Amino acid sequence: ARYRPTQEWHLTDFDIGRPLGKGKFGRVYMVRTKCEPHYILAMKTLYKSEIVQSKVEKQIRREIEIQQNLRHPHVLRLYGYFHDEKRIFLMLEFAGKGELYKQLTKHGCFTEKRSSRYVDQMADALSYLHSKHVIHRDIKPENLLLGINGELKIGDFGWSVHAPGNRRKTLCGTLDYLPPEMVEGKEHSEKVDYWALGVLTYEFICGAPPFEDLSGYNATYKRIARVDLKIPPKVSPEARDLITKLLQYDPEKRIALSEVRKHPWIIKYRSKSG
Ligand SMILES: O=C(O)Cn1ncc2ncnc(NCCc3cnc(NC(=O)Nc4cccc(Cl)c4)s3)c21
Repeated sequence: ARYRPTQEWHLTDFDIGRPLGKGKFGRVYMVRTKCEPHYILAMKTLYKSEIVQSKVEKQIRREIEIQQNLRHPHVLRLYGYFHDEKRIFLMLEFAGKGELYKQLTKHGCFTEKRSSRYVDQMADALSYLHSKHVIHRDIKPENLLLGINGELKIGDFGWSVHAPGNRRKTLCGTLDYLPPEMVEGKEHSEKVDYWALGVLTYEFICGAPPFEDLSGYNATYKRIARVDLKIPPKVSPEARDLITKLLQYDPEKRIALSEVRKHPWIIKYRSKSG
């Protein structure tokens, strides 16, 4: 039988450390268990009032149910949760090097070597999620974290669902990562994460997502629906090839994740230390 910690956690079990970030709906703190062994965690605080107001309680429940059963080196662990009268607390794995998008903003864009290694880790994590019939549906730099050794961790399963999903994703926030089938409100499968991986690959190398259109929502919508993809000349032929194979209008034509991990652009930069 699996060991299931029956421990009920409370805020008093932790020393609260520095704030890590101001995410949506609440703050994230670095915390440490008061008792030995001193575990370091990231504690996300969510206010029940805000959750009810925004009608996301179902999503939180689904996130907790999904993420608590996931175990993978490139998926941020959700160890558990507890609540008091006002707040819900998510007990998360602490990602020592913080938010990936902050690095992307700082550098503008990443080298193809760094991008390739992130894409390889993403393909590994997505293969694992899809093997559990979980579609993340919200793959973007803001939801990616970096572990203490710079390894990528997919976080924030606030939008994940069990496949197949056709929940209308209330199109709040950026369209940039949505595939044609989602912007057109059609049924979608885990292939939406393949598309998002293509968008992510492009953004890592170029510093902005491929269909971004600063003139607004409808312009971006049109560019996605038409797969209006222009890859700048600075992008290597191998990277261009992989991006094009992921950003296919027809979900069935998108290159399989197992093929992504064998692609020349991934193999050439794979760390020799395995
Ligand atoms: O990122 C930072 O701010 C800073 N940071 N730095 C290091 C670090 N290490 C771990 N975690 C961090 N942050 C929390 C990441 C999350 C993981 N899972 C989440 N889930 C969620 O927000 N769910 C959720 C909330 C509200 C509504 C709905 Cl529908 C869903 S947030 C860290």
